[in-house]
Amino acid sequence: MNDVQPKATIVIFGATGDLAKRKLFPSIYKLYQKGKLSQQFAVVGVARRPHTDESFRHYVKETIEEATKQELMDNQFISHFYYHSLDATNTKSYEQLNELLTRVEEQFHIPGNRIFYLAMAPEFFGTITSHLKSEGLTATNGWTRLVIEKPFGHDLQSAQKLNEEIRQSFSEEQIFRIDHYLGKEMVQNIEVIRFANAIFEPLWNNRFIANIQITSSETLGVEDRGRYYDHSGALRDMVQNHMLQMVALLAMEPPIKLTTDDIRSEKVKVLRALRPMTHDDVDKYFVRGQYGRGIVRGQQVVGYREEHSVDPHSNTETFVAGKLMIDNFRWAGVPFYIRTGKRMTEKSTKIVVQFKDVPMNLYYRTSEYVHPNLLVIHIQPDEGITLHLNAKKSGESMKTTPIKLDYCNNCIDGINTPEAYEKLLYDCMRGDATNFTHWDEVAASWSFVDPISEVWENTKAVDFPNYEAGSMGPKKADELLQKDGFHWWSLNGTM
Ligand SMILES: NC(=O)C1=CN([C@@H]2O[C@H](COP(=O)(O)OP(=O)(O)OC[C@H]3O[C@@H](n4cnc5c(N)ncnc54)[C@H](OP(=O)(O)O)[C@@H]3O)[C@@H](O)[C@H]2O)C=CC1
Ligand SMILES: O=C1O[C@H](COP(=O)(O)O)[C@@H](O)[C@H](O)[C@H]1O
Repeated sequence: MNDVQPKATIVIFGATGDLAKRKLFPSIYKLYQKGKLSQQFAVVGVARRPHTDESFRHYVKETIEEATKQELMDNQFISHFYYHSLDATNTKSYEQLNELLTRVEEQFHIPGNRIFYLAMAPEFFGTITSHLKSEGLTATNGWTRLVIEKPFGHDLQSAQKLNEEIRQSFSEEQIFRIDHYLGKEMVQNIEVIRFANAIFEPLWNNRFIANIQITSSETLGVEDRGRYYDHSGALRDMVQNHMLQMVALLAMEPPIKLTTDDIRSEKVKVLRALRPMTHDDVDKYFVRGQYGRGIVRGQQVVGYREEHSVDPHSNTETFVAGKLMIDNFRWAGVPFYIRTGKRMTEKSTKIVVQFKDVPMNLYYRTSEYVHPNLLVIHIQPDEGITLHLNAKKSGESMKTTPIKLDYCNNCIDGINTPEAYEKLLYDCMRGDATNFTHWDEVAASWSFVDPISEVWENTKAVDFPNYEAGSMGPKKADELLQKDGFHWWSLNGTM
C-alpha cells in the first residue's frame, strides 16, 4: 500500500467500450504524467473487435487526445499498451491472453501484479472471473485484483448470486467494487470536514441538525444508454449506490482509525440502521418522476419515452426523491432528504446540512423570517464549502443579515483536482480499498431499495411524464419536505 509507483499490468475487459474511452485511458495517462506510474506498467485491452497492438495504440492515443484536448507527444507511454481480441465466453482465448500477459510482464519487469478491470456488461462478470481462475491467469507471483463496475446486480437476490460467482475466484480483499462518487474530491472531504473540525462534530446529531439534503441533478438525458437505463431507472442507477454512499459518509460514527475496515464497518452500520420501507410506506417517503419534453440549457429536448431504445410506454423513473430515517441514537428524528434525476435544471451535486434554529431569537420579530445556519458541501461542478451564518447588518442598529463564509476547493487546486477514476485506479494499484464498496454495503443498500422498486414495478405511474425537462422534478418532491415544514434549498448559490 505504500508503493507510490505501483508496478502492475492493468487488463481492461471492454477496452473498446465507452467507459474505457472516456474514463479509463485518460485516467491512466494522467497518472503517468504525474509520475504515479513507474516504467514497470502495462495496459492490455481486451474485447471482441479485431485490433493489432498498433491499431489499438492509435485508438487509445486518439481517445486520450480527445479527452485531454492535447496532442499526446509521449510515444513511450503508448508503447505500454497491448491488445488481445477475445470473446469473454471462449475458454481457449484466455490461455492466449495469459501468454500475452506473461510476455508483457517480462518485457516491463512487472512482478506478476495484475488488475482485471471488468468494464463490461454485468452478465459477463461470472464467466470472466471463473475463466481467469480456471485458465491460471490469477496464479501469479504477485498480487491479483478485480475491479467490478456497476451495476452490481439488479436487486439483492441477483447481487448475491453475482457475488457468489465472483467469490469462487477472488476473495473479498481482492475485489474492488467501483462507486465513482467515492473517488470525488469533495465526497472524500466529508469525513475530513466532520472529523477534523471541532466546531462540527459536537453539533453533528439530532440535537442540532434539523435535516440533511442531498441533491444530485443532471441535465443530460439517457443519451445512448436507453436499453440499460430503461431496465434500471434512477433508483437503481443512482440511489442504491452513489446517494446511499453519501448518506453513509454523512451519518456514520467516527471510525476508530482511518483504516479501510474501520471506515467500511461504520458505513455498513448506517445502511443497516436505515428505517426499512414497507410497501405501504413507499408512497409516503418516496416520489418518482419521469421527464417529458422541455427546454434544457436553451435547447428543446424530447421526453424520456421518446428516447432511443426506451419503451414508448415506459414506467421507468428518471427522478427519485426520498426521505430517509436513520433509526439510531445520533439520528433519530432527523430526515435525510435525497433527490436525483436526469434532465433537470442544472448539473450539480450538493449536500445541505440545515441546523436547528437557536432556542430564542433575539434579533427578529416573530413575523420576520429566521435564517437557519446551513453548511453546504459543494461536490460538483464547483467544489467547496459554504457556511451560512447571521451577522449584524452594517450601520443599522442590531439588525441581522445572512452572510456566507465560502471556501472554493477547485478555485485553488482547480486543474490539479484529479478525476474520480484516476484516484480510484491509483488506490486499487496501491491496494487501498477504502473508497470501494464492501459486499456488506452493497447488500444493505439493496435491502433498503428493493421494497421501493417492487412497489414501483408493480404499479403503473399514471401521471408519467410528471416533470418537464429542465425543471427540478415533480411537485410532489417539494411536498415531501413541505409536509415536515422544510423546503429544498436552491442549488444556485442564492440561498
Ligand atoms: N459508460 C459509462 O459512463 C459507465 C459505464 N458503467 C458500466 O461499465 C460497464 C461498461 O460500460 P460501457 O463501456 O458503457 O459499455 P459499452 O457497451 O460501451 O462497452 C462494452 C464493451 O464490452 C465489449 N464486449 C461486449 N461483449 C463482449 C464479449 N462477448 N466478449 C468480449 N468483449 C465484449 C465490447 O467490445 P466488442 O464489441 O469489441 O466486443 C465493449 O468493449 C457496464 O457495466 C456499465 O454499466 C458504469 C458507470 C458509467
Ligand atoms: O453512475 C452513474 O453516474 C452518472 C452521474 O455521474 P456524475 O459523476 O456525472 O455525477 C449518471 O449519469 C449515470 O446515469 C450513472 O450510471
